[in-house]
Amino acid sequence: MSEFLDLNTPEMFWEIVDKSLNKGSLPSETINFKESNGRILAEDLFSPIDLPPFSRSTVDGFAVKAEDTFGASESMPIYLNVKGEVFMGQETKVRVEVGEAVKIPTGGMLPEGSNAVVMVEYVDYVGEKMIEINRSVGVGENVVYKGEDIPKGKVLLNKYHKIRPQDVGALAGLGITDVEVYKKPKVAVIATGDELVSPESVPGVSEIRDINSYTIGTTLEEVGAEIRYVGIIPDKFDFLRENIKNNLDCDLILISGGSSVGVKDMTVEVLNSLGEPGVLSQGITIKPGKPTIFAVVEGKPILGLPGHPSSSFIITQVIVKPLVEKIMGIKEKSIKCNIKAKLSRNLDSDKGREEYIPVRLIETAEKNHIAEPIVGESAMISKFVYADGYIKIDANKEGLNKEETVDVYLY
Ligand SMILES: Nc1nc2c(c(=O)[nH]1)N[C@H]1C(S)=C(S)[C@@H](COP(=O)(O)OP(=O)(O)OC[C@H]3O[C@@H](n4cnc5c(N)ncnc54)[C@H](O)[C@@H]3O)O[C@H]1N2
Ligand code: MOO
Repeated sequence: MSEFLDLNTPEMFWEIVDKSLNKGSLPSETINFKESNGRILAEDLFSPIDLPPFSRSTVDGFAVKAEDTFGASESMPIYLNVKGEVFMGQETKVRVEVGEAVKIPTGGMLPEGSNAVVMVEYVDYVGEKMIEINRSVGVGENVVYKGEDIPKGKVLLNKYHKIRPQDVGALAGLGITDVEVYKKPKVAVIATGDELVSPESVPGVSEIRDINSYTIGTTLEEVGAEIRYVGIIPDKFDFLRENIKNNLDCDLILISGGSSVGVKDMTVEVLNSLGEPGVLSQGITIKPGKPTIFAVVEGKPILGLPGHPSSSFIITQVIVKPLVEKIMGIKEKSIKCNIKAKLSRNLDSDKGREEYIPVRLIETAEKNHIAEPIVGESAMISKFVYADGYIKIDANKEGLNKEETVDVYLY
């Protein structure tokens, strides 16, 4: 039976992964822009047009020559002839000459000859076709010029960019209705354990419902993966072997449970029976999550995750998510410190293991944050349910002090 004497540090683990992973090599497909949120671009996208396609007013007011308004004030208004009106969605034929103004709505097409818009608030009619203006405007004020938002030919988004809602809006505005994206990575999630039953079943005495398939699966769906819930496999060598083989068409296989050193923990043995290279890393200096396994079978990456629900959750956050992002070719780091907070109490930690602790955030009257650690066994999922995020204690530290400022990673 293998023991965890030689754990890999996360750095060593990633070095092993990087050497054996085929990064960013998923096939691509063309999809409609409305389905593109969260997908990874497989092409550099250039703007095919000027946006906006014509110069527009950004306010309700009067299109003018800015120079005509210079020096205007409440005590010294200037007077302009109203030449006509711009209507929404209609081409403007009227031209603004010196001493003239044209009424214009927000978004209306700026008439030729004008270069600024005075807001209605600073204008009074002093005759049917004459206005007085009591505030000057600079050239370009209250105007968005043709192509000022996104000029024709400019790179809008780069290959491997993860498309966000604001990007979808820009695609719509530019009329880019078809986009080439990478196919979603297919991830198979296998739960192992004779004691496990599905969430829909009523557990018998000493049975428990499968939690990990769903924390893992839904986390990775958020990243942009397509999940194949394989289900629960009993702790039997041949069953696990068969199920791994059957899912080698996926881009990644995740096996929850059976990673440790118990008599029924056979993940390592099964993986090594499936051909070279098999298990490349067994055990990692992360707490919780020590038994994490990385293997390659028929060129496909496979991770063995610890069975304890909290351990499985944190390893999904700090190992599986980044690994899936590597497969997808995503460049941006998804694990970001979202907030700084002061720790509510001292925390001990084992030197030599990077430790992750769930925290609840409390906002102070001064709008600062206090991070309150939630302690409990790795066997408990509730720690992370009641938490807003987690903090990390570096491997070279023996703990953190009360009042110390910590980085909180929200999820
Ligand atoms: N003698 C030792 N015992 C253990 C060690 C060790 O180093 N020496 N490591 C402990 C740590 S740390 C962890 S984490 C667990 C990991 O064990 P396994 O990955 O082998 O997982 P199992 O034994 O199959 O299960 C552990 C625990 O988790 C429950 N479980 C498993 N799968 C699920 C699931 N899908 N949903 C909900 N709960 C699940 C399972 O019932 C067990 O209670 O090993 C420690 N032991
Ligand atoms: O590694 Mo275990 O995952 O510490 O709880």
